[in-house]
Amino acid sequence: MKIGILTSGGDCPGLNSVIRGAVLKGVISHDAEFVGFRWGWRGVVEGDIVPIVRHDVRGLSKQGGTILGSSRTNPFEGEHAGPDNIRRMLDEHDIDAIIAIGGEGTLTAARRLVDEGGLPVIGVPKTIDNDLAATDYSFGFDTAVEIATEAIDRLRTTADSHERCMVLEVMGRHVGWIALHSGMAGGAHAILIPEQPMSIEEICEYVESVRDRGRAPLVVVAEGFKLDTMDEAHSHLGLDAFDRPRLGGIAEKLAPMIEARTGIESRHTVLGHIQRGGAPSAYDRVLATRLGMAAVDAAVDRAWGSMVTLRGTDIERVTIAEATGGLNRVPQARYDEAKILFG
Ligand SMILES: Nc1ncnc2c1ncn2[C@@H]1O[C@H](COP(=O)(O)OP(=O)(O)O)[C@@H](O)[C@H]1O
Ligand SMILES: O=P(O)(O)OC[C@H]1O[C@](O)(COP(=O)(O)O)[C@@H](O)[C@@H]1O
Ligand SMILES: [Mg+2]
Repeated sequence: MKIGILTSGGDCPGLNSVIRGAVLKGVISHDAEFVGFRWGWRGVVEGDIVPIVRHDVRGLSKQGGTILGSSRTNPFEGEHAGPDNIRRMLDEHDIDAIIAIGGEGTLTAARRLVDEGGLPVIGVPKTIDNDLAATDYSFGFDTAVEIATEAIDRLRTTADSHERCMVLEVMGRHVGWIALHSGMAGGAHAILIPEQPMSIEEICEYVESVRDRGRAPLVVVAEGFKLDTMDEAHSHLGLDAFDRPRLGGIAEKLAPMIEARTGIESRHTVLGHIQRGGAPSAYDRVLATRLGMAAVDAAVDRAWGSMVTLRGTDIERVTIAEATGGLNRVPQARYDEAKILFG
């Protein structure tokens, strides 16, 4: 069997661990051959293909980024796009299966290619945002939380020195998982997430109560957070390749509002792509490796349209449709639990 692998969407620590896990399992257990599609779906559409042999994945698990490159190319748009063209490309190169490693966008495209074109695709969930349904955690999330937690720890010492309020903006698109977990780990005094709009008055009450206890307030805000007066998440960065608003800038907006209302000198920090860079955590390497191995097994079983997933501590299979049916949002109970520690 010849299997083609692609990585698509925002990159994420652990992508290379998936590639290594898949290639090792495929070569050792199934005598499979591998190729990589360069730059996500763009490589599929343009037939930009490189061979991957066992030697290529040596020492790859700990390496950040993706050796195949990524993009936000839409496989349904452009002269050579669409299921029929992709089928011809697969036949031309004798490729029997595509393993698509991506988030909800990539997997939605994968599902359409299976449903509309009957293409042989297996999905592997990736996202630092942890916004995919049908998987308890996605690899990359643990690493991003670790990085954000370290940033909180560092911000708190400088905040204490100057009696300042620090507002840290983290990623997550329309869900608040990175903010919730890093905020809890770092002892943030308020955690602001898209699932829970809040008023500036309530935020300032938390900040003032922290100051009144003689501490320097630390607020973590997810990029998709909305004040109760906002209809849309803050975006001043234009649109992405798929015409969605690029989120970001809410911390810069909140810090002066907090300063004006409380009189506490306030600063904002945007963590940005640092959250996606560098080596994956040990947890993410293990999870990603296991998912890569399971994806090859699914391809050998010709379980097209399925996605490998983490349920508890087990790797299972679900349909890609289940994974893309809705966002994995922070449940009310998880937020209520964290909220006890605010202020
Ligand atoms: N509904 C869709 N139909 C077809 N292609 C899609 C769809 N949603 C997203 N994609 C493609 O998948 C790419 C990756 O999606 P994106 O959300 O940016 O990353 P991720 O896969 O990490 O969620 C998008 O740029 C787009 O080209
Ligand atoms: O890298 P870009 O294009 O600036 O995108 C930033 C977005 O990508 C992410 O880092 C990851 O999102 P995806 O998993 O959907 O690719 C989001 O948290 C963030 O909103
Ligand atoms: Mg996404």
